[in-house]
Amino acid sequence: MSINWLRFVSPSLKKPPLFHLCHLPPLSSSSSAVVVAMSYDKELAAAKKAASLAARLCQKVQKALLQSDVQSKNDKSPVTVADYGSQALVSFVLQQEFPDNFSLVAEEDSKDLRKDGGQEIVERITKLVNDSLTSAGSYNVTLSTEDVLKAIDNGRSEGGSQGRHWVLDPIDGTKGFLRGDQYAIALALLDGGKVVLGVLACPNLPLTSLSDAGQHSPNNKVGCLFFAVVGGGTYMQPLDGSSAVKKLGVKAPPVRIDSQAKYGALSRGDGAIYLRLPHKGYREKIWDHAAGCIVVTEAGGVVTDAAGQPLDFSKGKYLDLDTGIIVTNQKLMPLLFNAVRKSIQEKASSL
Ligand SMILES: Nc1ncnc2c1ncn2[C@@H]1O[C@H](COP(=O)(O)O)[C@@H](OP(=O)(O)O)[C@H]1O
Ligand SMILES: [Mg+2]
Ligand SMILES: [Mg+2]
Ligand SMILES: [Mg+2]
Repeated sequence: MSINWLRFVSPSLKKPPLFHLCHLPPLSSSSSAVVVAMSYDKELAAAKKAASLAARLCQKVQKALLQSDVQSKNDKSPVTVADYGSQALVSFVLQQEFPDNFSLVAEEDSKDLRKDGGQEIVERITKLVNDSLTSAGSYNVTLSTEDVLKAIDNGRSEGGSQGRHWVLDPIDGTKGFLRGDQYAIALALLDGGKVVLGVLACPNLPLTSLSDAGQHSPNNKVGCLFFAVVGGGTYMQPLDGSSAVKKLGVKAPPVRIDSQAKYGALSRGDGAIYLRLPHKGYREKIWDHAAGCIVVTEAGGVVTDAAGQPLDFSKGKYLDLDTGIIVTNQKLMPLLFNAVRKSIQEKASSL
């Protein structure tokens, strides 16, 4: 079997990261283990609702992005009114649905928005959030600017191995979002330090496979909602709320796409390998992988670090990783794992 080799390059505004895939025969599902799926029905419904609402807000902003909508964070990475609006919306919806037991670990905070001169942008975010709630006919409330800032800051939980914590990346792939390309709203639930539920809303991802020739045909609708609950498999449905829920399975041309849309694409067999080898010293955050990880594993895939260990989401905001992340199917994993170790060793001995 030949592997079309792959490489992950650091995110850049000009070019999405390389998501290099190869074609493989579908996996046979031979596992005879009986998994009793715990019910997370209410959590799943709320997560799908929150992510879909946030996706609509992001689509609206992406269509008419203003220069003033984009800010630069301390680490020089971009953040937009849509990142903040999406986080405020998801945080607000989840808090309404689970008022007694609410903890959220999310990427953004309101620090920069509260600085002098931030008022105008906060008002713009507040309007976006209120318009989204109104057009969805949800909750019958109008949030003040302070409500919106508080909703954003409710994402300041540290997570950990005890109890339940929601994990949110309000826009994963902000650089892709700014380019008009792929991005995802990635929401997951940790229970006892394990990811038990994940939802990935990918507003620009075609409903049919990325490797299909018809990718650019006008009939290929975009907007996918992937979701998975532990032990229950992975599903995809159109983001616009129309029916046609499809159960997915990992099976097997190189594609470049931003964000956790890569995990979604892999879960439906658009490709078979996603390797992420960030530069030394970069610390991966849980919101960049939690939802994507369960969407892939419930579709029959495997997600490990470069040492072959499962990702540990119980240590707070950061993933404590050996070198990088490998996402593939069970057949390819041993081969890929050996190749990755070999290449890391070669690199180390050449230094
Ligand atoms: N130097 C780096 N190496 C690896 N990942 C990085 C990085 N700088 C930022 N990221 C993360 O990569 C995410 C985007 O993933 P991808 O590169 O697969 O599109 C970003 O998420 P945000 O866009 O949510 O900030 C950010 O958290
Ligand atoms: Mg991210
Ligand atoms: Mg983000
Ligand atoms: Mg970011």
